[in-house]
Amino acid sequence: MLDSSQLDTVSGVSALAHAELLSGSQASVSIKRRQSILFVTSEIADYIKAGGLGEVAAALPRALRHHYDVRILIPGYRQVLSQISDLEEIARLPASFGIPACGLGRGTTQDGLTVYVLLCSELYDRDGSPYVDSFGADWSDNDIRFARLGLAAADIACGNGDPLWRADLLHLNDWPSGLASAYLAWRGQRIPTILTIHNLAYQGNFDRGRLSHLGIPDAAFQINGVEFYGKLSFLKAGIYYSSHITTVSSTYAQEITRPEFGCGLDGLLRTRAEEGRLDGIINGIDASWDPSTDPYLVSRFSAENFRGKRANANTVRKSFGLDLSSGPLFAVVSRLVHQKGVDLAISAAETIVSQGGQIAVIGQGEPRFESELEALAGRHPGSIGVKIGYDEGDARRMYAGSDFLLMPSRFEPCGLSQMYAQRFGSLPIAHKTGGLADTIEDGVTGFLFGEPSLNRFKDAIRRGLETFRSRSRLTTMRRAAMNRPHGWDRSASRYQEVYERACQAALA
Ligand SMILES: Nc1ncnc2c1ncn2[C@@H]1O[C@H](COP(=O)(O)OP(=O)(O)O[C@H]2O[C@H](CO)[C@@H](O)[C@H](O)[C@H]2O)[C@@H](O)[C@H]1O
Repeated sequence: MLDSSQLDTVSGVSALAHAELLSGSQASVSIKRRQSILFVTSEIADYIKAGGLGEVAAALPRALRHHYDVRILIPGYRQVLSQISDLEEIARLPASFGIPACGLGRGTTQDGLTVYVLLCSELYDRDGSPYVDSFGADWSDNDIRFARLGLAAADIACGNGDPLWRADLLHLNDWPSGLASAYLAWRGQRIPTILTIHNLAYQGNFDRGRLSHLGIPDAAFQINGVEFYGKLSFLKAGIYYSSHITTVSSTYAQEITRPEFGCGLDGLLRTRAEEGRLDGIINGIDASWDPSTDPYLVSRFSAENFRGKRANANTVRKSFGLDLSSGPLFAVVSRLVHQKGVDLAISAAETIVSQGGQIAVIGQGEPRFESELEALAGRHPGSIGVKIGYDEGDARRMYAGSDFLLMPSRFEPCGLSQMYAQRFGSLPIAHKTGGLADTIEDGVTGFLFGEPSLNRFKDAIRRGLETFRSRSRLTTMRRAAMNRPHGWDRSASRYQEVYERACQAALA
């Protein structure tokens, strides 16, 4: 029997088939080719991560690799080039309109996943995040940078990249790869494409004057195409031209078909839903999120025995400048943006402190939230501690040490933090929206509130504080939260179903 790493080697020439031995009395040998999937992403946690997409891009292909020959395509940012040791240039992709030529590199992750990397230093080799410079401003050439990604995805999928490989299906993620399905459509290539929307609020909208630079036909600049209220929209292009759309929870899949959550795209998304081409598939969390093995924790624990939480709580208190206390510890681990309801958390903070609670916050994002949080901590020394920045170890110890996670997001496509918190025995207090509604059971594994208002949020916090005062209820809820399965298996099977449907539809 071949193991998965050998299979990857075999399918390195994916046009070849691999033999799958039928078991038992069946004497014949069936030849079945593993389908090849190109997973296109603008971030992957192995090398560079700006948010939840990076984590999903690292986990989902791995959950699918036993069934498919899945390969990743990512721009060659500085952080990617410096971390893939076996990267070699295997092809050149030509310039097209205003999109520069680039090299196509191929390398492997530490666990043997094939990664294609766009080698184009003028577009990608710079400091900063994938999307913004070190001052938080969008890169001014983001349209070209991500059109380069979409065009390369279309080329590689058709076999015009790696001479030994082509894709049976393209899996695109968010606006940065949205143009790939459009380029395929304009060339008449019928490769099935799935677009996963991780956040509808980020759309990649640009001036229509950019069309000719990006090789977009004028005829496509219309409502049935890439036009979005007078702008060119990469996300709309992806939604319009992809064979199938998924988003990262069932509730968000319904929400985005309504004007309140649809960010102007609800009409098109409603049509896709009616056509049976929009599905919600909840994200999972990977196996590293296990409090009994996590190397970042100062003391490990499990649902059977969570005494070790206390040592993590004390470490968090110390590192956030909080007083030693036996009261409830609340955590916020978040990008500091309007979506996440940071302002609600700031407004509710006094209520928590007045009831003997403490709050530790780690995050970075909009400067106004960063300074308001620092001012809040200044007003409550010993009770509220804030770190502006990003630190995975701190985040993991906060999930492990806290009693509650505050997540008053106004909208939340899926959310990962609430699943990490539950796994680590911290009860999320969250707005009942999107993936939060789908992954938290109110009063059982956390606390949900129905509308994103300060009063409703404070009510839910009060319910949390009451629970804290009853040891037995707290223990029951913690245990229920820690035992909730949030693994990738079920979600990976749902993606398989969608892939199959998209492939069958392409053959019809
Ligand atoms: N300062 C900090 N230090 C350390 N770790 C930090 C941190 N700030 C955030 N994190 C971590 O970053 C991740 C954020 O993931 P989320 O899914 O909550 O958000 P995001 O909005 O980026 O993702 C979008 O895409 C994902 C993936 O589909 C959807 O779940 C989500 O709803 C959607 O908004 C979490 O793992 C969190 O622990």
